[in-house]
Amino acid sequence: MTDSAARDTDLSVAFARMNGLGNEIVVVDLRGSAARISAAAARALAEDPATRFDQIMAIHDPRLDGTDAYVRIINRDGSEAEACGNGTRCVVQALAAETGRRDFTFETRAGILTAFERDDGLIAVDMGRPRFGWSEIPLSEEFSDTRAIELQIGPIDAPILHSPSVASMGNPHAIFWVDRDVWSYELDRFGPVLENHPLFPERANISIAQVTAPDALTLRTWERGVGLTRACGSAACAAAVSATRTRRTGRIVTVTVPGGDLLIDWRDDDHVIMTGPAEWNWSGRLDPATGAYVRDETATHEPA
Ligand SMILES: N[C@H](CCC[C@H](N)C(=O)O)C(=O)O
Repeated sequence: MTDSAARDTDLSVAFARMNGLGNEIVVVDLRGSAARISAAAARALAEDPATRFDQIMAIHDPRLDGTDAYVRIINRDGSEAEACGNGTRCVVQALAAETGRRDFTFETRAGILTAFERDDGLIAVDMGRPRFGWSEIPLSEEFSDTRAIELQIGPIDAPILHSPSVASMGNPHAIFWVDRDVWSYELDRFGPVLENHPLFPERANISIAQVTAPDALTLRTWERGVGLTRACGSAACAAAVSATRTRRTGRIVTVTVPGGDLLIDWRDDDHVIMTGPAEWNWSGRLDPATGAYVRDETATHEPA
C-alpha cells in the first residue's frame, strides 16, 4: 500500500518496524483498542515491500493479572504462531523505550514469558520449558525418541537430510544435523516440502544445524508461515536444547544465525533463556483492519 493511498484510510494505531538479528518484525500497539490484526491485513502489510515482515507482534491489553500485555504473533502468511523469540525482544525494547521499565511479563499462546532489557541493551527472554513428547511437538505419528526421528529428504539410499531432532518452544521445530557448512544445503528447496510434511499436522519450522564447538553451533531456518529468515529465535532455542539432548553440546550454546549470534542457556530449572539484540528501524500509524499505513518520517526511537 503506498503512503498516499493510505492517507485517506482510518489509521488508528501506532506501529514500529523493527528487527531481531535481521528477522523482520512489525510491532503493532493495540492496547486500548478492541481491534485485532486480521490475516488479510497482515498479508496486505507483507505484500508491501516497505513493510514486508516475517512476523507481526500485536500488543494487546493484558488478560491475566501480573502480565503487562497479551502478545499475538502473526506470520507473513497470516498464520498465528505460539512463540517468536526475536519478536519478543523487539516488543521488550519498544516498551522499555516507552515506559523506562526494563522487566516485562507477557502472555502468549505458548504461555507466560518474562523478559528484561540488560544494561548493555541486550534483551534476555525466558522462553519457558522446551517440550519433547511426540504429541507436544506435535507429530502425527508416535515416536519414543524425539532426539532423532525417521524423516529424510533425498534418495532413500543417500538422503541429503535425515534423522532430525524435534522440539517445541510452544511452536514446532525440526533440526537436521549436518557436518558441512549450513549454506551448502538448498534449504529454500527442502524447507517448504518439510514444513508441510504430513508428519507435522501443524506444519513445522525447519532448521539445519552444524555444531562447531561444545558450546557453539551455526543454524539456518526455513520458518513456518514465512520461509527463509535471517534469524529464528525459537529455532535457536530448539536447536540448542536438542544439541544438548544429543550430547553434541553443553547447556549453554552460542547459536550463530545469518543475522548474528544468540546466547541460549538451558538452565537447570529447565527454562531456556535466550539473549540477543533488537533494533528499531522506523515508526508510523496503521489501520489494523486493512493494513494501510503511513510512515512517520520524524519519528525517533519512539514506543511501538
Ligand atoms: N515462524 C514461527 C514463528 C516465529 C519464530 C521466529 N521468528 C522466532 O524468532 O522465534 C512459527 O510459525 O512457529
